[in-house]
Amino acid sequence: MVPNLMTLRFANRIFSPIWNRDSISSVVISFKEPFGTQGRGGYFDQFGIIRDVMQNHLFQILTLVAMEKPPSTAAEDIRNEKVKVLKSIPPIAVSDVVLGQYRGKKEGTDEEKQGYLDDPTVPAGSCTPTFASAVVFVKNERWDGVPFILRCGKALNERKAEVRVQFKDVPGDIFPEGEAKRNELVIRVQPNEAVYLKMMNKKPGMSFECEETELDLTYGSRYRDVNLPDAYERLILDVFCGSQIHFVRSDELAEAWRIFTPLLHEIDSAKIKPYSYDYGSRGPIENDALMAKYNFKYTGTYRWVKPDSNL
Ligand SMILES: NC(=O)C1=CN([C@@H]2O[C@H](COP(=O)(O)OP(=O)(O)OC[C@H]3O[C@@H](n4cnc5c(N)ncnc54)[C@H](OP(=O)(O)O)[C@@H]3O)[C@@H](O)[C@H]2O)C=CC1
Ligand SMILES: O=C1O[C@H](COP(=O)(O)O)[C@@H](O)[C@H](O)[C@H]1O
Repeated sequence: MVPNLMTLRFANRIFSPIWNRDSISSVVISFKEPFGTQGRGGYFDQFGIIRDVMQNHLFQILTLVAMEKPPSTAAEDIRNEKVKVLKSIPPIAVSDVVLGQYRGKKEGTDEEKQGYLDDPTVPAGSCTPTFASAVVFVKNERWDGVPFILRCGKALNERKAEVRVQFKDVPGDIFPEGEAKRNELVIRVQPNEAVYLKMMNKKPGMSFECEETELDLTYGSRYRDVNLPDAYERLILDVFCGSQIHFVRSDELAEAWRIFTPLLHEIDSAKIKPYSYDYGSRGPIENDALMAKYNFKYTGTYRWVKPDSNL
């Protein structure tokens, strides 16, 4: 699904004119895991979630969402564009970051009762974050002012990796206030790959009421008998074929660390204490406030109606 970002963006005329600061309000890139450090807390504690997932996994997705169209699909052309995006990103400000650490859930399973600090391999009182959200800005003509909100964490409520592009409110809205909700394009990487675009539709019947619906490309329905390779299967195949398209180049790596290193040093030297969140929750509630501050509007009104597979 990650390479599909290129196809969605550059092989569809409908997206290119709106893929910019004029139409997009925020981009949220999430990577949520429903399990904790699973006995490898001692290793994890030296690094934390920003080094473990955000600086690499989430940044790879970010560059594909934000980069300009490469001259071709050749690996070097794509990697050149990815580096250009990174060069336009200033170091992340600590005030634009929320850190969390999971604690045991009192009424949970044996696994859920174990907080991060209960792992005997984790040093007592460790401040290492197991959850982080961070706001990144790409200071170029296309993206200036659009927040890219990166979120990742362990021991959360679900397994989910997705990109959520939230569009701006409709200007000159003619419908009753608040009825027309924002469009959102969701690219769900895992599990159950899907691309869906939340859109408003007239409620069937005599009224003019708006209703939230979606254009839905669920891979399981559209590609029923197709084997969808696992991400690692795909990477191993690239190794055999000598393709570097999905591998990070050294200048890309250097740029990514330029963006994260001052933040990581500040977190470490100031011993910033992460907020606690329950095992199996959505993470620290402070994250919702950060997202609301940076143009992500959650209304809680959208209801997905799973299509009837017999139709
Ligand atoms: N083809 C398919 O399979 C499709 C499936 N669906 C399903 O429908 C359900 C709803 O769709 P979804 O796109 O998540 O839309 P929602 O409007 O329910 O959620 C949108 C986003 O808001 C976040 N959120 C949830 N609670 C809060 C809160 N209290 N404050 C701030 N943010 C919040 C969610 O993520 P988080 O909790 O991670 O913060 C999510 O990123 C999902 O389970 C989805 O998988 C929908 C369309 C197509
Ligand atoms: O590199 C890592 O990735 C995994 C998650 O990747 P997945 O493809 O297995 O979902 C993460 O659990 C681990 O902490 C991290 O080191």
